[in-house]
Amino acid sequence: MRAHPAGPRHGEIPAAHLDAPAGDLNLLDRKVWPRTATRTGDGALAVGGVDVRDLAATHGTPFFVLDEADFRSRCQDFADAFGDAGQVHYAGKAFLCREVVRWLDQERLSLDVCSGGELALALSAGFPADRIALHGSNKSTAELRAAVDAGIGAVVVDSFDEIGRLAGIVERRADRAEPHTGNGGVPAGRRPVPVMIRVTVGVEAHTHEFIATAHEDQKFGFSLASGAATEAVRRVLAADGLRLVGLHSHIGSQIFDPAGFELAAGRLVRFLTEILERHPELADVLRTLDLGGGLGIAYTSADDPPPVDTMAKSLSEIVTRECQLAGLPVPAIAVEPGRAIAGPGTVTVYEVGTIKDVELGGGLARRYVSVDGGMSDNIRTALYDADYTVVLASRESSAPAVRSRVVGKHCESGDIVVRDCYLPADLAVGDLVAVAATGAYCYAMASTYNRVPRPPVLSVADGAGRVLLRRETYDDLMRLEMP
Ligand SMILES: Cc1ncc(COP(=O)(O)O)c(C=O)c1O
Ligand SMILES: N[C@@H](CCCC[NH3+])C(=O)O
Repeated sequence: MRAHPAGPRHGEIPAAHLDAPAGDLNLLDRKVWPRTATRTGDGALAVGGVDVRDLAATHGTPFFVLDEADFRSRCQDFADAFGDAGQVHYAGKAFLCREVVRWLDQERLSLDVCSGGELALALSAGFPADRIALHGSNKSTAELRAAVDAGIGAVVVDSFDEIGRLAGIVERRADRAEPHTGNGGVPAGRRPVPVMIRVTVGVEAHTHEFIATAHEDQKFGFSLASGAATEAVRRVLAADGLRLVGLHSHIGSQIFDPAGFELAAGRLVRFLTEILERHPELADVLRTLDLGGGLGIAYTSADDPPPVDTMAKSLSEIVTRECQLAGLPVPAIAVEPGRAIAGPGTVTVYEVGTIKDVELGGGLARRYVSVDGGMSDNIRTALYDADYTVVLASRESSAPAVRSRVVGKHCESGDIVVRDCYLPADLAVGDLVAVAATGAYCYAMASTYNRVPRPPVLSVADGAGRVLLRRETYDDLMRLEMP
């Protein structure tokens, strides 16, 4: 994704793409492709030891192929870097299905959900409720009730109205509670609900404006600057059924510069200090600073995200230093990576259809390569002007590179999958192409626009593939129709 505001503007071609047309188009840049991605002896792309041509032959195209080893290893990277898998909350909005929920549980991570649907999915896969946190800037009463009934690990509250409604739900539940049920003599219905407060820390994250979330003028959280966050603390503490266990900040997504996280961490610690000065009795309870998600990934060779352990180290140093200065015990640091875990390990494989060469004037030309998916399986290029890397996946080619644009099959000229790329001149109808790093926010944001069914998600590991989510059918699309 192009950085905002420093990156090239919409329609411009990033220098990295223009300057490097030749190179070896068959190479797989390690930071962009799944960790197990290789070329087979005859040049096809293989992931998890499985040739994508075999997957195409069995399942048709397009499809997402998820490298299980890559996903799990990134969970482990975060757990190692932050020293406690339980404080790493995978952000389910990036991509979630039951099997992924099971992997997260096996890796001992926690899970963030941001809707009743994600919560229901996680619970249906047997994920322990006490390792789930519920987010959302407009949670419905039904969603709050479902979270409370499940015995969720934390509700991250985001508005005064929500605090009031959540407190009301817990109160009514306590009234109904049996006096002698529950854990350790505490009736289940009377256990307070753990709550975190989402704080808007006023940081301008360097990312696309649509996915920056901690500046003042937006819908998320309680503003620190205006005093709303302080008032939120007061209201949570005044509610009998709520227990303030942490402060939360999420500054945005696809961020490379650690400065924003560091600033946010510093501001959150100072806010924690203020709260504990006023309420020293909270010292044993208000123990978590959740710094959210947002760590960026490489979509192209031009992207250089900081390693997870570097990021973890700098955040831990800041929090430790600020707490020591304030004479506070150092709280636990939680994080909520979505993209950085799910993104790099998945590839979308499409079949090439129509190929059109278009004259641009001044001797320039561009080849439009149409594929059998598009904005319905990857809206990110249209929505955020995101950049992607694409390669010929069904064979090798030594043909010269042609300046190309990969477009979808939808009825929109903005239906672009890869805006600027180079593909071999001998690319032909029926070839397979693979787009890298599509694991986060592609399937999760997929639609059935133009009544195009959503592709399947296949996972691969140790030379075998299986279906995690099957391909949607026309019958599926018509299931909501009234007779
Ligand atoms: C509250 C919260 N946590 C975590 C995430 C995950 O972000 P990312 O996928 O960039 O790591 C998001 C999405 O931006 C979010 O809104
Ligand atoms: N959906 C966005 C990121 C927003 C994450 C949710 N707060 C993306 O595709 O990059």
